[in-house]
Amino acid sequence: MSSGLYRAVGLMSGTSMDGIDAALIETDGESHVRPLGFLSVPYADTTREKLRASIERALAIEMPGADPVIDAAAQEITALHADAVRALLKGAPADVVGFHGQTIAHRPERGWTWQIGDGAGLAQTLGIPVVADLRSADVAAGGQGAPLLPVYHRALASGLGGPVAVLNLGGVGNITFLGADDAMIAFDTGPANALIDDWVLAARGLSHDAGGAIAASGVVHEEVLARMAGVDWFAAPPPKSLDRQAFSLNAVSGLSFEDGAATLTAFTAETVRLGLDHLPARPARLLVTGGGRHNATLMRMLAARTGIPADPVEAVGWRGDAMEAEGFAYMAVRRLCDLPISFPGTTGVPAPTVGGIVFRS
Ligand SMILES: Nc1ncnc2c1ncn2[C@@H]1O[C@H](COP(=O)(O)OP(=O)(O)OP(=O)(O)O)[C@@H](O)[C@H]1O
Ligand SMILES: CC(=O)N[C@H]1[C@@H]2OC[C@@H](O2)[C@@H](O)[C@@H]1O[C@H](C)C(=O)O
Repeated sequence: MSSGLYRAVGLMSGTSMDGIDAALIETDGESHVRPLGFLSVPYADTTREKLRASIERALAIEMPGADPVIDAAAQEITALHADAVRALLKGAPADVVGFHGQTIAHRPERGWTWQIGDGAGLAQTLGIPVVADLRSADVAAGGQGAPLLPVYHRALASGLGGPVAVLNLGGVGNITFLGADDAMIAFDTGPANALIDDWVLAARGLSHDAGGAIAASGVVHEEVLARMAGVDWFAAPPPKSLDRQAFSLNAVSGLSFEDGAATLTAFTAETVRLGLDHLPARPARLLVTGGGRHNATLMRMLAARTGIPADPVEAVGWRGDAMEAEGFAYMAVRRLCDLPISFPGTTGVPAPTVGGIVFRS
């Protein structure tokens, strides 16, 4: 570190459980952000299976605690995260690592959110300070614990001017609205790719609907979609956040493979349309990040249903695949600088809140 600038690594393994994203940035935790490197390491199918088993067990648990299956998965992914950092740094130094961990259950209404991964162990293994458990302080203070990325969206957008809307289409979707005065409004919009992934996995053993080709060959069943979108959660105002498992495939279970994919993809677009009603103003365009921006059918349906042009964040020079990992690097530096990462407008926390636990090496 020199003159308030940190070399920070960020590690994210999102709700789609596709693997680990690792990014290296130089930042002061405020407006200076310089990307230095990025890599993705896919999870092996066996790891993903262990994570799915952990999620199933976590769903049945009243409070996070020791569990042999979950603890083993946590140790396995911690070792994989250490490998990812070594591959990213290739021996170069870093001042801090922001370690999100794998969300296996998210229950802010019960006062907890659970990201597995051993922050202390990672710091020991790497010999670099690690900031982990970034969501719990927010939940303990009465926030939703998510979304956290808005503070990083604000840093990136500072050069753009004007209201900006950033839509993340990951396993779960979320939107950040940055007003002209830099005020942030953010919330989860609904399942983005999670249900589509679950559908194609269950029917054909596929990890996702590549390019949206399956959805493009099916027909949207509007009455089924209306039933799915009619639940109170979508009409409820923010703050709000979602567990990956909050919605099921029940409503589409009688549809053909292609029609199910089409209906679920349209449902994701519809949830974004419903979310826009909760923003203080209608954005002129949607800057789309997350893996869903690679789904051409979803992008087309999004623009059609919202009536707003939807462009990948690359249109403004951001790195869509790296953004979440970069964001957790940025948040780790903010933790070291005692700067807040969540706000009343983003998670509903009563006051701006510093998040994360620092594990020294
Ligand atoms: N080429 C593609 N075509 C269609 N869908 C894709 C493509 N590439 C990625 N996706 C979708 O994007 C998902 C991964 O997105 P992303 O990596 O942003 O999610 P995540 O970070 O795990 O989730 P979250 O943001 O909810 O934590 C995949 O599971 C898949 O559904
Ligand atoms: C509890 C949890 O892990 N939530 C994730 C998830 O994936 C997308 C959406 O739901 C978002 O709220 C959050 O992740 C991003 C990185 C965030 O906090 O901004």
